[in-house]
Amino acid sequence: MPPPRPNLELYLVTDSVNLPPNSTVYSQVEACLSAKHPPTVIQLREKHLSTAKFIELARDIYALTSKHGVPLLINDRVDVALAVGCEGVHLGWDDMVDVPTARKLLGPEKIIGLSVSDHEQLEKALEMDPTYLGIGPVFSTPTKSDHNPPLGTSGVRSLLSAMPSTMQAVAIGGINHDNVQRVLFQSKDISGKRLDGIAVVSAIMASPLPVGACNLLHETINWPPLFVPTDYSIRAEDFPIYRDNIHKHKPLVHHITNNVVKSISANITLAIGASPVMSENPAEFADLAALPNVGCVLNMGTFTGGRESLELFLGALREHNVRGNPVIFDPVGAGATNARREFAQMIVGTGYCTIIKGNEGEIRSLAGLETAKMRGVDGAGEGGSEELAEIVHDLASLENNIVLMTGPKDYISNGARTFCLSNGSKYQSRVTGIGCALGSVIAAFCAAAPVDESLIGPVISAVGMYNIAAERAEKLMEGSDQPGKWATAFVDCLATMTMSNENLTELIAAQEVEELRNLEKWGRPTGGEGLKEGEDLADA
Ligand SMILES: Cc1ncc(COP(=O)(O)OP(=O)(O)O)c(N)n1
Ligand SMILES: Cc1nc(C(=O)O)sc1CCOP(=O)(O)O
Repeated sequence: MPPPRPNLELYLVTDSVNLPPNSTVYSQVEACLSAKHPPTVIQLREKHLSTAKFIELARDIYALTSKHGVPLLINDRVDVALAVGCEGVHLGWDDMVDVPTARKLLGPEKIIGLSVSDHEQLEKALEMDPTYLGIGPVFSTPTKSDHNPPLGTSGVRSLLSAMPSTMQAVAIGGINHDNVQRVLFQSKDISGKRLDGIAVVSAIMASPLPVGACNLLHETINWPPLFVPTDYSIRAEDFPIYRDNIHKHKPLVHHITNNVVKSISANITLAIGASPVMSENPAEFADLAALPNVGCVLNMGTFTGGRESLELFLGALREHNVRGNPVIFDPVGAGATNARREFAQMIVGTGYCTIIKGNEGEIRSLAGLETAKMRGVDGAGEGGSEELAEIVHDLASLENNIVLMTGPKDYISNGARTFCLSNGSKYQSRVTGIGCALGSVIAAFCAAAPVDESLIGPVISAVGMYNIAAERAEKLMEGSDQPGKWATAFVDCLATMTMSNENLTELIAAQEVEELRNLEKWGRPTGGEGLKEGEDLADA
């Protein structure tokens, strides 16, 4: 008879090292089992007990878990599991006994879990047919000092997608109630293969309120995902609403951006009615992220590489993710050098980037595609419209976020729908910082939008407004070639486009409606020609 398929949703691994004052492993487990939503599996993990003491504790804990119908697994020690008669074991690669031997010793009905940290281990693990796999660490964690390099959610996803759909898996390492939803959501692979649950140590064992910790984790795991890609229809009348939201809410845009573009980004943020903050001081990230209507721009244009810049970017990402603030990641130059590509992948794999914005080379690089055509940080390739739309669509559905590829045409997708915008001016690529500062405008539009709304509308509106302002500024040049003058005119045009002057609003709305109809051609098919209902450009 095959072993049962355990419910791995909330998997507690015990730890006797970081317990809160006046508690023991036994008292923490006892408390957890009395919770409204207790762990669905418990693993007893003891690294320093003698065999006799380990068996004694395991017997006591097993008396508790069996009363509540929660399976108990023993970490590393098949002998202890045999002595106690509990439901199974969890094994690593350095343990005395491997999975086939444990299966022989324990019999076909026991649960045998196995850790995996990379594809090589996964390949070997699948040959041994364990009951489930423990993938980790997702994030760096002090609980296991000898852990392997962190996988990030993209690493977990990559392992999940190489597993048969029937293999059960949990993720472990640095997971807590702040990041659990993101871990579950972002690790889902494109075919829909997802984690069966998450395993935690300190989020419960180190908590002075273990019952609350269990219930909160259960609720967070089962809460509807924060970032649902919706079948959003773009409507012309939404555009002025998004723009007016900026005046109502005066969003703050926290920038960690490159030195070349700081000034223009701040001026453009101010021009649209939002407030810029250029803070690279980690001590203020939590406070900034806690303010209302905040968006964050992470632009790696002049990153210095190394641990310090990674910590800076990841620190800001973490604080804004915890608050659910929109984060716009601009992987500048990600297609130009390996160091930049690796850095960008680390950011995307470690946190949730609500919007990834880049040129063709940068987006290709993040999508793991050939970037040979790219030169320097501002280089772009020559992909055809349909190919570019497909790349943007695929990356957005893989990351469960919004992807914007900028260029002569801008492609925007949330993985469910894909849009193409054609406005803009030749000057946008001739003045440094204009491309980067679009991230500030998008951040402001998203931070001012209602929290429960899909952000594809605000993103499209921000890009549309930016490009139309660029066109207007170009018209003011009356044919003369003056990039410097254009830049000033562009900032002025952006400022006037956001003024609440009724006549002006009407004038602007006329142009925007025209542009949004253009969008509808791509996003919302109207019949015989073009796309079918429910189909997006990438499918056509
Ligand atoms: C659910 C789960 N996944 C992974 C591990 C790690 O096990 P291992 O590699 O044996 O490392 P130690 O726990 O022995 O330090 C786990 N225990 N549980
Ligand atoms: C026991 C364990 N195994 C890991 C792995 O990577 O296999 S990480 C880990 C510790 C997880 O502790 P916390 O939830 O406190 O971060």
